[in-house]
Amino acid sequence: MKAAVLVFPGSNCDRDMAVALRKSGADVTMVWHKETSLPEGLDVVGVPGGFSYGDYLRCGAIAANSPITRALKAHVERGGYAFGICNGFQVLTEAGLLPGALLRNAGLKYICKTTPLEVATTNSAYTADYTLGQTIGVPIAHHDGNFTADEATLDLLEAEDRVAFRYGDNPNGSARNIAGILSENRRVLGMMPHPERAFEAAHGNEDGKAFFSSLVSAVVPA
Ligand SMILES: NC(=O)CC[C@H](N)C(=O)O
Repeated sequence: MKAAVLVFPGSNCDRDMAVALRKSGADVTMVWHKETSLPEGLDVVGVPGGFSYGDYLRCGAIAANSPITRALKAHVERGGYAFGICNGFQVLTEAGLLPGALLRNAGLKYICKTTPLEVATTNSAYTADYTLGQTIGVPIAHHDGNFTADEATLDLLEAEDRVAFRYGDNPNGSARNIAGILSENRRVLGMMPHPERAFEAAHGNEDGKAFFSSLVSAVVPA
């Protein structure tokens, strides 16, 4: 599987994401935001967490208009896989590649802790190696993780089985406890928790590992 990880000024989870992808068997290229094209023959684009452009304007809003994001949109329009973690999720909603928006946390504070997540669907390239309803522990680290969308969009996400993960403890006020969602074609995923920070024993738990193993086996079937 050929993957690219985008790097914006202020990204700080790009290398963690690359390590998780590489250790799962992917061939990874880091791509600076000023690039206007993605590597040839690419399967998956990862949009990492961090503070792109210092979170100015709104988290992810400036990155959503970066040159590389135009190439990302073209990749997604061709049916390519893309996933955004934390700031990456914010970028994907700001770019219009996923519905909804991430507002300031309900408690107005930055929250950094491992949070229980329910795997809400296993029908995706990102969640197939989990069990439906499984509870996993994955770190969050954000101040704008409060997922919101209009009621019709939330109903549609649920009706189409496009909620990937739900919070067990809803730390940030997200609508319907939603922590991660899928696009209509199920190939684009955004989530606030960081599976790359729960990837190996040294991280405290390995519950994020199946996210990356699912992806690698979905894209290149064994
Ligand atoms: N870890 C992250 O990606 C943080 C995202 C964003 N800067 C926020 O605080 O909401």
